[in-house]
Amino acid sequence: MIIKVCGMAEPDNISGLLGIAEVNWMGMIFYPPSGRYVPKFGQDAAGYKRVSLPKVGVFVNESTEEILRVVKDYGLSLVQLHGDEAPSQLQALRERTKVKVIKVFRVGADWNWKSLEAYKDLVDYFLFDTDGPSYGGTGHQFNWEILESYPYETPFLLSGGIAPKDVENLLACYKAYPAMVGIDINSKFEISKGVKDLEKIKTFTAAISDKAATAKKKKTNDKD
Ligand SMILES: O=C(O)c1ccccc1NCC(=O)[C@H](O)[C@H](O)COP(=O)(O)O
Repeated sequence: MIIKVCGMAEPDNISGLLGIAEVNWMGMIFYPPSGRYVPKFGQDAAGYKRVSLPKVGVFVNESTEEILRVVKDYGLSLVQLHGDEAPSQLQALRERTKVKVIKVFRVGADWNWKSLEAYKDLVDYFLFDTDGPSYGGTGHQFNWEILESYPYETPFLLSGGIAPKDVENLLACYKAYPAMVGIDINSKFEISKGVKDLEKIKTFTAAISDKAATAKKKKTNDKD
């Protein structure tokens, strides 16, 4: 199971995260209104670029030129488009960079899978988050049962208000939904905006990774 810890920003906190072996990706917010906006934390891009963990840059309705600049300056491996980006922008990114692309959909009351149709051949992953008044980091969960009717094979990550208490529910989803490949955690593991509680992350990731490995074996056997 891919474990992405999003909203990392503070350099010492990032160094601590590197010691947690189960964490696969680190998410960094490049959306100026967010309290987790990376450039606000004072370190220059080169310092972040040296971080060895694969870095996911999170953008909201940002221009392609600016995304490409940040990819280069910060050494990003993936970009996460968290706003209302058009398929044409994903196409442009595909043509101009090799970084992987995650397109986010915010699931709300009037949810319809049809919104994904135009994106499914342009992304490496979808990420499902909770709809709300702000673009992300809301700390709220949507009804995960909606994922039962996911109609595509494109791999996806589950996100939105995931908390330490959710280990068993997440494992149940991971087993039940063939295209689910990972999870994304953020505000429920925070000390303050952009600074994570590393002990909480350590305990949670140890618990979930162990059981997810068994679940994955079962998933593969079920497919064969
Ligand atoms: O975290 C933010 O401040 C943020 C702001 C604008 C767009 C996206 C943002 N976060 C992106 C993420 O991938 C979060 O992990 C995701 O929204 C879930 O957050 P949470 O509900 O706090 O677990």
